[in-house]
Amino acid sequence: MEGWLSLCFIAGSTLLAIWFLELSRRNPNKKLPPGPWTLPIVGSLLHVVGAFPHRTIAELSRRHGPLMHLRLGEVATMVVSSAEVAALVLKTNDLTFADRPRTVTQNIFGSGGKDIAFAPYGAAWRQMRKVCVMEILGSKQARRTERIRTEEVGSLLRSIVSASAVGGAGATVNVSEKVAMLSNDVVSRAVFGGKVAQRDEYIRELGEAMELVTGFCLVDIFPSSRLVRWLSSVERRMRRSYGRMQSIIADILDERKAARAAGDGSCSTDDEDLLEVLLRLQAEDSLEFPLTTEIIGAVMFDMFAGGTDTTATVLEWAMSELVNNPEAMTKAQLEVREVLGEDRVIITNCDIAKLPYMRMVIKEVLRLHPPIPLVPRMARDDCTIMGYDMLKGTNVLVNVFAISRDSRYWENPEEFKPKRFENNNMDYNVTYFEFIPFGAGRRQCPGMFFGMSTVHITLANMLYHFNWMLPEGACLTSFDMSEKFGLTIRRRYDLQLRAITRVGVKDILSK
Ligand code: HEM
Repeated sequence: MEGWLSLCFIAGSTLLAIWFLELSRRNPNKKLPPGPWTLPIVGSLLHVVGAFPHRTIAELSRRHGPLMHLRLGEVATMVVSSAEVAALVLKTNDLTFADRPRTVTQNIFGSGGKDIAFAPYGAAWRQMRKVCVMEILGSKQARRTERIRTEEVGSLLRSIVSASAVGGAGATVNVSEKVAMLSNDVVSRAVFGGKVAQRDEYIRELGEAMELVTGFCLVDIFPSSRLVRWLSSVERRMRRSYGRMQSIIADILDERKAARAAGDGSCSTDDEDLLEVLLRLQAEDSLEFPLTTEIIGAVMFDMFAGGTDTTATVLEWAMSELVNNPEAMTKAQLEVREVLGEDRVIITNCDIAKLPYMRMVIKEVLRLHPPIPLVPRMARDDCTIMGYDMLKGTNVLVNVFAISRDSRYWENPEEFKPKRFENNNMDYNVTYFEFIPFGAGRRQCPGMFFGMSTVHITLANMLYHFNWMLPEGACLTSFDMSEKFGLTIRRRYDLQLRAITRVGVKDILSK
């Protein structure tokens, strides 16, 4: 009993102290954007709590405007929900907003800013981003990673074929699991030349970390409260998952270092994977910011974290939308089968340009289900947007989800209508601020082409070789399309579908 009383006393005094601290920080001379009413200590939190903050925040913005002020506990956050304001933040004032928030969980996830994705803007971030773009995400490596994709899509197809009966009722396949493995294997082969031995554990831990790193949990909104940090399990769970993933990456690093020391890790610079490039640069010691093993581990982690879940999410939603919209499924399958003929084994990237309808399907999926719905940025300096003051250190969330479902830019925005992309040049790789699933400006996703290449060839092959149906006993009216909130928005439940192999395909694939 006494223990509980002291705990309540400590809790009460900490909350009061936070409130007074926050009152003393408020600056009445500043003109902040509008926002919903706030309560002492928790601020606007009550408006946002719930399973789907991206949706709740979109709803709030409809009432308070395209630039909205939220106070999430101790953290001032500005939410951007229109294409026009997104352009002001990500283009006109790109340099000012080129930082990332430094929340407790993001700090753990981003290796204390030693990586790329959560690193503070500056020369060290520029250096590492440039190395990754030039060595794995850019054009130089395109040929090598193309071969990896083709091989990995081949094994995905074979694994589905072996599970399903030709022309028969087909077998139920866990599509979510298959595409998560595929995207992890593609990234891991490009990054360190092989597959992660503990792949399933890695994917599981990454999934858990992605759910925790949203910036909406108590430790992130009351970062100065020791009590909150002590009471909350999120920081501990985050450290545990991050620790497990880092130890898997550390094993990979150790193995490669041992192989190099034994003289069998060397290869020509044309064949190098990213890890080899980073170790060579470390040995040469020629970079402005020396590459420590910790930085190498952090950058490798970024490639996995940035490249696995996002790519798998697009594929998972693409298959969900197509099954949920049988007309679009039929059209996409007819296109890929008619254009490419009957006897193709594996469709590669050179074929993708011939599939305009499938490319529109993928754009529509990115519009309705942007994998990262709230793009996090932070102001590096004080500045003014739409006449409102944005103070240095303020967190900014660009609500890509709200923008891409806004009826001012999109007709019937909730409908899945790939054809809306037919007679316009709107594309994710050209900046139209109505459609920014990869963000924009200096911190725009560097893995866009890498990820989209995987999405295109995987979807084309899945549509070409199989007919997809709901599992036995399920019907479209009850088809589940619910979401699970995290840094990426995935399906709440794994997508299970029946894959029916087209007659003849089994023999072709076993060639
Ligand atoms: C195909 C699906 C993908 C989507 C939708 C996606 C989306 C995004 C978004 C919205 C951002 C934030 C951009 C901003 O702040 O403006 C981002 C950043 C990033 N992405 Fe991706 N991404 C994808 C694939 C990949 C892949 C395949 C990789 C690497 C293998 C990758 C690596 C990164 C990295 C390292 C950053 C941080 C960039 C920085 O802060 O400088 N992404 N991504």
